[in-house]
Amino acid sequence: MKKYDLVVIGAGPSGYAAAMRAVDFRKKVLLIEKNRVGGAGVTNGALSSKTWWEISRESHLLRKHLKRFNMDMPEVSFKEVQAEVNRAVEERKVLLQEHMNLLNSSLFADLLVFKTGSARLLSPNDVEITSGDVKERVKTDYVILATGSRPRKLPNIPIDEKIIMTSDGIEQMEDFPESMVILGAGVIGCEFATIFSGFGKTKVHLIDKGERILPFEDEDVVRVIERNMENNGVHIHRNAQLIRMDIVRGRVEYELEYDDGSKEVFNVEKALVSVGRVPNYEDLWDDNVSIVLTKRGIEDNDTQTSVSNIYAVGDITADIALVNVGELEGRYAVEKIFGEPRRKLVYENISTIMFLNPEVAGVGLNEIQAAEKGIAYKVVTLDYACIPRAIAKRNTQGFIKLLVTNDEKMKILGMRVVGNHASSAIQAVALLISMDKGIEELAECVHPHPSITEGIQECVRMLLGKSLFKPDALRGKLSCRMFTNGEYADILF
Ligand SMILES: Cc1cc2nc3c(=O)[nH]c(=O)nc-3n(C[C@H](O)[C@H](O)[C@H](O)COP(=O)(O)OP(=O)(O)OC[C@H]3O[C@@H](n4cnc5c(N)ncnc54)[C@H](O)[C@@H]3O)c2cc1C
Ligand SMILES: NC(=O)c1ccc[n+]([C@@H]2O[C@H](COP(=O)([O-])OP(=O)(O)OC[C@H]3O[C@@H](n4cnc5c(N)ncnc54)[C@H](O)[C@@H]3O)[C@@H](O)[C@H]2O)c1
Repeated sequence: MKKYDLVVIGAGPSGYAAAMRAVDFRKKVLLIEKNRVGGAGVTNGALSSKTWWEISRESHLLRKHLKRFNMDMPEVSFKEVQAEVNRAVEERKVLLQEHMNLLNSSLFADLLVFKTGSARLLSPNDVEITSGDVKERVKTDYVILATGSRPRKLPNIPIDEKIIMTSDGIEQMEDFPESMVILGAGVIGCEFATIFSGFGKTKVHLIDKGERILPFEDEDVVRVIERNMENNGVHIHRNAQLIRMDIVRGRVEYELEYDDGSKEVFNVEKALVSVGRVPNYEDLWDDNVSIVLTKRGIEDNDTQTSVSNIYAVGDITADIALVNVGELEGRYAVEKIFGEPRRKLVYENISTIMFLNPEVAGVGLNEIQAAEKGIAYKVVTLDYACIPRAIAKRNTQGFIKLLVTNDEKMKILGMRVVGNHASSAIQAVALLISMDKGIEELAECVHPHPSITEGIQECVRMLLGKSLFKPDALRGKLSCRMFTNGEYADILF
């Protein structure tokens, strides 16, 4: 029987990153994947949906610009967009696969073995791999579980992945639907609402059980996104409970009940159910492997499960479900097994982007989270209208918001940027948070001009009372306040 130092189950972003880090330690690694290399990081997930988003955004902008010149937009073909997305997915998968093949003729020869099949733990040190009718057993010192997650389904909603779909089926449609309802106004729901409304071919309905979409995000951020969605024809059903969703004569019929008790029935062509994801751990180990589970996933102590040689990383755990977090955990687990991680595993400074209209980038705490933690903070906001780069782009919609501790040190707690180039603007702040630095560094360094990061510098200077524009003079575009005991107060210098 073959023996490995480490077996990694699942070759999504977390498992792939773990396997590659183990190779750095010159360990013999077996990486097992039952389906597609790259997992949801590539297919029916992060990369594919972002390719849809990019093309939708371009077509939306093109339509807007052509209108300016009184010109008609040419037809956008669903099949062509789909083919482009498939090319992007293929490109990434081939790269991941080829890289593994080429490792064997590199410095790292004979360390990594990749097998296609479904893996299962027979004991903490024995793994069974099933590929078709063939079963194979291998021995290992350590195991990393990186089997990811799948869309959560709701009882009584007949998901067939053709008419009522999850994110696993939505990209395989035949054409743009004339109408579509999206259940769940979280990240996936809002991103697909943005994508389909952006192409201008689908009337999108978005069911939100609360007062506003993206319930975990600050109100000022959500306001911009909601306004753009509605201007783009999205019908947001607020405070709406879904009573039923059925397939009737090849279309979707759904009934909602509102807070006031009234009910309404709608009929649309397709539906997307995006109400969260659930971890993949069913049938992953035998009864004699006693890994402790919680409702949300595997309980882990900094990636180590209750069985000491078995680790869990990525979406299978109860932590944040993102590609960058999965990769971080995968690398960390390997360092913990074979070495000594140089840094603690912390989630506070994770950078995120939500691909909406416009994009929303974030790092660290938002105001909701700071208030929940009972942290008193200072908060500055700056409208994109004050940033030359945004003016040059002829699109000043958006703002920057920076939170710092309400003390002399003014340590950065978090930031949100809503608008063009939002994602590239947050990196400097992410770095400062991870270095536990204050804001002076940002105030003094010379940023390129014109750039969105100059807006961040201006926010910092506002906090130090030395900004170019004075918040008291440009009210509505700038604000510099502190939040204590549930109330805002202007900071005056
Ligand atoms: C529509 C969508 C959009 C997203 N957009 C973003 C984004 O913009 N940014 C971002 O950071 N994140 C995004 N995510 C989240 C991101 O895709 C996941 O957090 C990430 O893929 C998790 O990586 P993972 O390796 O833990 O799991 P997965 O990517 O799910 O990979 C797990 C792999 O394990 C394999 N596997 C499962 N069981 C077994 C078994 N028994 N044996 C062998 N192999 C097995 C699976 O086939 C799969 O390939 C998105 C997700 C979705 C669904
Ligand atoms: N840009 C990104 O980084 C990105 C993009 C897509 C997905 N993701 C990851 O994928 C994860 C899953 O995304 P998601 O959108 O499925 O989950 P989510 O947790 O973000 O959103 C689910 C939404 O569904 C709502 N909901 C739950 N049950 C419902 C019900 N019965 N009826 C109506 N609404 C209901 C919730 O209130 C919530 O708003 C995200 O948490 C994120 O980690 C990240």
